[in-house]
Amino acid sequence: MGPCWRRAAAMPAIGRCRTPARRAGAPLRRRAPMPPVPRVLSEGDTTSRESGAGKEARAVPWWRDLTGRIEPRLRRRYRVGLALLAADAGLAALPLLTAAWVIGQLAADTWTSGKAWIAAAIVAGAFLARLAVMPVGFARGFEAGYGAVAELRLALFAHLRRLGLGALSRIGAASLADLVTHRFRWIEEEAGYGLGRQIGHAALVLVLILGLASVHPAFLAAIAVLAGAAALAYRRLDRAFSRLARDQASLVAESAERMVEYLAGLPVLRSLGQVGARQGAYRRQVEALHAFYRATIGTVAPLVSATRILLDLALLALVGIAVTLFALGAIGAPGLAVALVLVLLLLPPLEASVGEGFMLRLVGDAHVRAAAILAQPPLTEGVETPRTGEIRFEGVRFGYDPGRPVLDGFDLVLPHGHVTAVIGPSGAGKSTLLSLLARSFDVEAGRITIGAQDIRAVPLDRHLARLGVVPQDVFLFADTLAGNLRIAKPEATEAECRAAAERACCAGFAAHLPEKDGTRIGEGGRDLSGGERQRVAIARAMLKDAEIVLLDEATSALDAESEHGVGEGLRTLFRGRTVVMIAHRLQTVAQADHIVVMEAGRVVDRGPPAELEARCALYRNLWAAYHDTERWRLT
Ligand SMILES: Nc1ncnc2c1ncn2[C@@H]1O[C@H](COP(=O)(O)OP(=O)(O)OP(=O)(O)O)[C@@H](O)[C@H]1O
Repeated sequence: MGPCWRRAAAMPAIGRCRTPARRAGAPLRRRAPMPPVPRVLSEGDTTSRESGAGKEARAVPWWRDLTGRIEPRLRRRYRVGLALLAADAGLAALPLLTAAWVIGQLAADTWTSGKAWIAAAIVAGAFLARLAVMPVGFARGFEAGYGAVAELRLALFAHLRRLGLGALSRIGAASLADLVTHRFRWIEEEAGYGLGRQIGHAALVLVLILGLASVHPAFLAAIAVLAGAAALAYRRLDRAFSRLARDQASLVAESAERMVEYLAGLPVLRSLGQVGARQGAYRRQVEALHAFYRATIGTVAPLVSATRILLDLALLALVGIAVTLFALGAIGAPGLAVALVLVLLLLPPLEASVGEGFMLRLVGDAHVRAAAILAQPPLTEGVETPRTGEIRFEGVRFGYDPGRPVLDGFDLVLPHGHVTAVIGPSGAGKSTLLSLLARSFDVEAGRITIGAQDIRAVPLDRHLARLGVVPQDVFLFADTLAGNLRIAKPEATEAECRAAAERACCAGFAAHLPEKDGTRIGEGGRDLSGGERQRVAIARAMLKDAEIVLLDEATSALDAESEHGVGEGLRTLFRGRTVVMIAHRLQTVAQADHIVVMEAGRVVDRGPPAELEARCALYRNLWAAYHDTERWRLT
């Protein structure tokens, strides 16, 4: 078995992956499915291309899509590289073709010393030419493969930036990581080397067939029949193999998701003394993958062997035809000798070609996965210049799950330049309002406007640029404090960063870090407490100095002293801006001009605190519950 065969056989699974898992009583737990891949994408090697604000899926073979992505200069080099790799495969076979010629000459008794020199020159020439051709073809193939995949990665990341959170969560972090590391590596390798070799195998097979046809045209007819039968068998194998590639990719991605989830939740599990609890989900996933491999090995191995046997039988049939033609006197002894050698020479490139074909199928599948992500519709965006003014939710409908709207026919006005607090029981839809405003998701019906302009009418980047968001869960990058602040305003000076940090009361804890401001805080901000992370997020909003500020439980993790300190900074931040804040600690919302009371996706009441106190029962209940909680804490 050549290396490609081994690689192909190591990717088992002809047949359906779910059967063994079900039989083992372990149904596969799947993520919410990705929206269906457009038909053109799912049926083969296809891709999508950017076109203005949207994408359109087009049926483009993966190699053509990749070639289209690289710069023209590299594209030319790539084509030359592929041609050289193909030529190399031909050159490797030249000595063997020469041997066929020599045998023919010997059998015809026309062999001379002059011909011996010619044969020697051809063999030596092929060897020397390979020394020149192979390294260049190899280098250019890989150069283009890596270049094209680099472009694909960039396109993917640029596209992810423009997707809503719903689409992002359906893709899944671990499965994306599997795609861009593991599967893209196949593309990188095969786009250059594998494809070139495949072209070479095809060219060589063609030359050998033409050679056989020149011995006697009957070979051509026989090969046409055999090729038809082989194409049918290969089609079946290829379909099964492509199903395997898809199922295996899903299972690997799913088990990676479970592992990532387990790692992320480990602190919680430890705190609950339940470290072993969620292992079950991961174990089931691994068992499903194992069962999938076991069940498919039994199918793949015979199929791979059957393909080998079919090839051997086809070649045997050609040998039989050669002998029959000789017996019938249609060809002489030299013709028979040449035909037999040419038939034997057919085996290695055909065998290598089938194995390489499997790898190229996996590459095609990886490309289809990338194309499916690229085909996900991005958030709509227009080109209008953003306006300022009041924020309006007009007849908004939105839900995270189909058929379960969180907001339906929702109307709300948030006055320009004022602080509005949104309060309400858990699950009322408060955070959803902010998510929609920050365009993490798009509304299903209705619209959100700022200054009477639909927020979808302006470029996404420009819309986000006017928002300063302090989220509930603060994510910090593995960078210094200043580095983390500069994410909000890359051009900020040292002095501006320091001022924002001071106003958000970050200076105190920064002074205690091992290298002060220069300390790298861990990925996700794990070296900081919840309250410290919140202060960094507030400092970011201060540094960004945006015209609209959205705060979702922005001070929930701060102690009373820090909240008091940050409060002063927040009051400065709020001045003259449109602010929407969500807070469970009602004391925090006391500084708001207006309060919106929400329940179950509806606005129950709205107005200044004093008016709500007088007329809104839910508002009074929330206050009463809040006071109870405070008393309970003191007790
Ligand atoms: N990502 C999500 N996927 C599915 N459902 C969600 C998601 N986020 C929120 N929900 C659901 O939407 C509804 C509104 O949630 P939302 O977070 O907006 O409420 P909230 O008023 O902010 O609640 P809380 O005060 O507890 O944060 C809830 O029923 C919640 O379960």
